Amino acid sequence: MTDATLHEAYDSALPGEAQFGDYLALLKPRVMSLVVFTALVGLIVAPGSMHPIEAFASVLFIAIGGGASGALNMWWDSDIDAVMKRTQGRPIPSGRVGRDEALAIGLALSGFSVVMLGLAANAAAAAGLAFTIFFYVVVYSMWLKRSTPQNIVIGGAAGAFPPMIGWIAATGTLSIEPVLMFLLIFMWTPPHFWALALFMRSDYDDAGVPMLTVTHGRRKTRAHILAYTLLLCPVALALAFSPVGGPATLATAILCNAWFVKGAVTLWRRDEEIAAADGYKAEKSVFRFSLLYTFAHFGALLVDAALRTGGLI
Ligand code: HEM
Ligand SMILES: CC(C)=CCC/C(C)=C/CC/C(C)=C/COP(=O)(O)OP(=O)(O)O
Repeated sequence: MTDATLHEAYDSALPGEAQFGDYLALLKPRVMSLVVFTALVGLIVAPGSMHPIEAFASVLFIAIGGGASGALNMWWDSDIDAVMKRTQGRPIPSGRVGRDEALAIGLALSGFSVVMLGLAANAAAAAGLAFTIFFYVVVYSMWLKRSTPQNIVIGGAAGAFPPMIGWIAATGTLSIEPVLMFLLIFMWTPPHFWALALFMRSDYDDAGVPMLTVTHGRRKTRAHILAYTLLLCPVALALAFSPVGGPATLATAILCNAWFVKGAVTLWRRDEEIAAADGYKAEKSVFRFSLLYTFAHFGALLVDAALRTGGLI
């Protein structure tokens, strides 16, 4: 790279010069990809048929609502994000997007997505989306995150609502299947997040966020991961035997839960010094696997829905 291009690259990252990518990053697109996928699956596997354009629009507005909640979370948490290494490069702490701008974008997209989902699907789905945005921003980000180590257990419910919103968008109502999908994500969120917190503790320490690793230590966190992972098994099996389940979901539940429990037991038995010495390899692998776990279960629900449509089960 020449001096001139180096200079250009540096200039483009100067505070105050927001680019399209910064506005996109404000919507937390990577995390929201799984949120949107679970909403899509909730909508597709629900009984009845929705017009494809209405279905596409519904998922799009749920995605925009999820992104809006991400922007509002970044607006509120910009002080914490500025302290933690993992989040220092985000659009607000890096100075490329202003707090007021993020707030305006978050509020505008929230209002837009809720109204449009109401028009594309129904009022109940719109109410569900509004409640989910409220839960993530107000209940989790503003209230629980800074006040209790149970923050992600209770607050994590926000991330579990989207398949229910998808289901309501398609049917206008709720039943046991979307509740099981909710429970799967709800019980999954603690091991997903605490595995990551085990190798990022100092970050939350610095920011004064009372994550379980900070308040109760790693040993307790490891035990909590194992407990939630064990509780996940019956939920995954119940989903597999529910009307939306089938052979693909059952096979996924057996394989993924066996793997997840094995990983959680390994983390639980791990000596802290050994874990630190090997760079938290097992913790990182459980965190990565957690992402596959949820994608795989919801993917399997789609496969079973296709098998049912094809008359194969
Ligand atoms: C309050 C609960 C949760 C917390 C505290 C949490 C926290 C995190 C953190 C800190 C990361 C790592 C890096 C990052 O992208 O910033 C992450 C990654 C991720 N999370 Fe979560 N998470 C939670 C719930 C969820 C839920 C409900 C979903 C989806 C259903 C989800 C999906 C993902 C995905 C897909 C990634 C990978 C992102 C990437 O590849 O960069 N998370 N989570
Ligand atoms: C449809 C809709 C409104 C969906 C919302 C889905 C939702 C609540 C996802 C939450 C997942 C998430 C990004 C947690 C991060 O916690 P954090 O914000 O504490 O993580 P950070 O430290 O990376 O900022």
